[in-house]
Amino acid sequence: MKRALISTYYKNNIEKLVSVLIENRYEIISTGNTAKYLESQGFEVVKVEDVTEFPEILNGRVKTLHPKIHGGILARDIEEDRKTLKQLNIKKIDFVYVNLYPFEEKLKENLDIKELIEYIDIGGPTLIRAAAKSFENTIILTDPEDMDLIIKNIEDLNYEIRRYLAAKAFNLTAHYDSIISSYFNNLLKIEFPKYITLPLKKKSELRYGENPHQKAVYYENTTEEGFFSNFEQLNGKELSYNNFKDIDVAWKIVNEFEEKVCCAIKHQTPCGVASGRDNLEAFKRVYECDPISIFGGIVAFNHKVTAETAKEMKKIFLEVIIAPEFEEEAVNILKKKKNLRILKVKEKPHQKFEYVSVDGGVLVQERDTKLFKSLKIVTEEPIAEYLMEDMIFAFKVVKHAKSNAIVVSKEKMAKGIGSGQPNRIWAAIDALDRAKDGVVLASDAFFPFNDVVKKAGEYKIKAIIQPGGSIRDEDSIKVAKELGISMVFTNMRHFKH
Ligand SMILES: NC(=O)c1ncn([C@@H]2O[C@H](COP(=O)(O)O)[C@@H](O)[C@H]2O)c1NC=O
Repeated sequence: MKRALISTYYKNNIEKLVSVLIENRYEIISTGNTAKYLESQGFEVVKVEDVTEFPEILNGRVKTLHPKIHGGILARDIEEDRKTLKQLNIKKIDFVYVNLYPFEEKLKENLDIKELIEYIDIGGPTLIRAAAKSFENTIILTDPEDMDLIIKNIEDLNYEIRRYLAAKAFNLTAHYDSIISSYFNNLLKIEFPKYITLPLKKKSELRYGENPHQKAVYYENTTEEGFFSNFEQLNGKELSYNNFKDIDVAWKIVNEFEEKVCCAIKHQTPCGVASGRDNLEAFKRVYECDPISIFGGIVAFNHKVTAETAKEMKKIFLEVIIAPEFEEEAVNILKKKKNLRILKVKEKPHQKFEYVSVDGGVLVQERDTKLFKSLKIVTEEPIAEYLMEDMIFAFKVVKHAKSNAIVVSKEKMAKGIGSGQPNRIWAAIDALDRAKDGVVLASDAFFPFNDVVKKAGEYKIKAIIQPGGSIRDEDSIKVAKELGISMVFTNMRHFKH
């Protein structure tokens, strides 16, 4: 007779599996409460305690951690092991099904460490890892989704199936431990641990990656809150790979501002950002900033979308609209476009670190959550308040544009955004030329030469905001003074590659 060890935290849905095992002449061995549950369902069960001849102790901390169990799982199908089992009166275990203590769920309940550690399953992962190592001899089931595979193939659980289930088992225990590890790292504020074991779980299969010939999947961090883990999609197709990336940028931009702001994103860079007295005005000014690039773009708001703005937006082709709130009528209007994705996003960005892959590794850095170190006027003082506000607005926008980036703005509306250029002067020419009548200019990094200031003079720019810090700062300051342009240093660079 074969033997199956069943030890599960959640007992539901095990009856069918147990019935099939019994029909196929397996003896069922179970831990305390699983055994009780199965008995209550009318199954005949042998208690682990009767196998080990040792009670479960320390409030369940030790139940299956015993040579009579692990010897039965880990023994190989070789003479030497058979002899050992016989000598020590250990019976082989052919099948193991475990589901683990719900550490992840309990983590979300904010228990204190004393209570929480009791949800770190020790015996369960040990059973799983032992059976997975011994997959040729012991079948290991961990994922309820694989139950049908077992049931269908119960008479011939071949090598491929066993090995596949072992791979799933090690994948699960690695994930389980990654959750525990990240809990301790967070608790101890260990920001850059020796090993990164992010608890990431497959959330959605994406239609494709950046291009149709690239496969892609979205993995969600199951222990950290983020706006992607908590949004409501009110309409439209499922999100694409590029949507995810653009939404991420769009939402971070609008959350940079206190005032009512709208922004449009194309290919991860803003093509329009503007404030408005109301929702409609903010959108209209974004559209005005670049009526060409917004086509097929992502539009985000940091405030409620009204029906009248929805009517305007409906006139153009957009991929995604994101906002914390929508008027009911606005949703009805936008829903007429059945593919348009409408996202009600509840969370503010709170991701602390960013991860970027390079061939063979991952770069980890803190997210850029700051704006400036100090605001130092380096030309004649004072600077009119409206110019100062406009400069800070433009600096917030340029922070999120791809480097090299220059933003030219007027009355809190980005009129020209030059971004992603390999040198600063091209970005400046782009921004100034598009803006035509901009008033302030913001740069994401310092000016290595005075050429940007000279160009700004040609376009009648009144004030420039930039980090400063170049060895030729004095050249730029001198030209600014000659042209009557005010200049402010922020002492903080915002490259975005
Ligand atoms: N301590 C042990 O030896 C041990 N062996 C199995 N478990 C876990 O105990 C749970 C089942 O226990 P019960 O059948 O008593 O409800 C399962 O989630 C299983 O993963 C154990 N518990 C924790 O480590």
